[in-house]
Amino acid sequence: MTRLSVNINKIATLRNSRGGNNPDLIQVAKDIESFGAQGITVHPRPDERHIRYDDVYQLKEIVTTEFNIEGNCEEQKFIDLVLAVKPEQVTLVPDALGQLTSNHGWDTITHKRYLTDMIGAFKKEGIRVSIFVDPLEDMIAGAAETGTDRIELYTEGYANHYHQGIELAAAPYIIAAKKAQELGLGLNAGHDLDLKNLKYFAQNVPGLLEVSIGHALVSDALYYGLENTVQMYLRQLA
Ligand SMILES: CC(=O)[C@@H](O)[C@H](O)COP(=O)(O)O
Ligand SMILES: NCC(=O)COP(=O)(O)O
Repeated sequence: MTRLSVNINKIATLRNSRGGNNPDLIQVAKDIESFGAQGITVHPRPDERHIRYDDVYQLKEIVTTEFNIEGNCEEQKFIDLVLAVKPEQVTLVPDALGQLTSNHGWDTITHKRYLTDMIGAFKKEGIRVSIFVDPLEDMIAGAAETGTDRIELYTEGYANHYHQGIELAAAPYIIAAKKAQELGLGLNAGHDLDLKNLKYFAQNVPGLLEVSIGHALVSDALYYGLENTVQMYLRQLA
């Protein structure tokens, strides 16, 4: 079964918009877990426009499922944060400074040496490592050479194209997943997954261990309520 990790960045965006503590990010994380989600994901960015570095320390105290921290390991502040907090999983994402949202995976061939060193440093501390990659076989082969435990397939391409034909949109992800399996890599996926596109993806991409979903899930919660929404997503994965 594929596990659901809820990305709570957008809860923090709402809180930050008024400078107070409403909604209470910590309480929301606890509630999401009690509604059945199997993980909490955060993606702190250097400008702290949503998750703040301080939030991550507080979340570590209360998350009882899997805590996944995503971010760019080229920032020393991010490395220090992850090594101090020691989440169950770190997901390395090659975002540029000030980027609106993640928009590409690692070039695992060009950055192989660098990734190998970084991944080794996190694994030494007992932190499982996943790296964000596009669904390209050569990038997955490169990932396998870095020592990463898992890859996270960047799913924006699937989300953008599934309206035009779901089988065609999913095809590169199925090939990528098979390659990951062949090379012994665990498989996660995320970015723009939603209630319309998730079920087909989860049912057809082999070996999918975890999806992290934030933007669409928090948006859906405005209509359906948070508890109901988490359960609707879980049913897509059942
Ligand atoms: C790696 C990835 O796809 C997610 O982390 C996503 O980018 C969420 O980050 P934002 O909430 O900052 O858009
Ligand atoms: N890793 C992807 C993630 O955490 C959530 O992405 P999105 O659902 O906010 O696009």
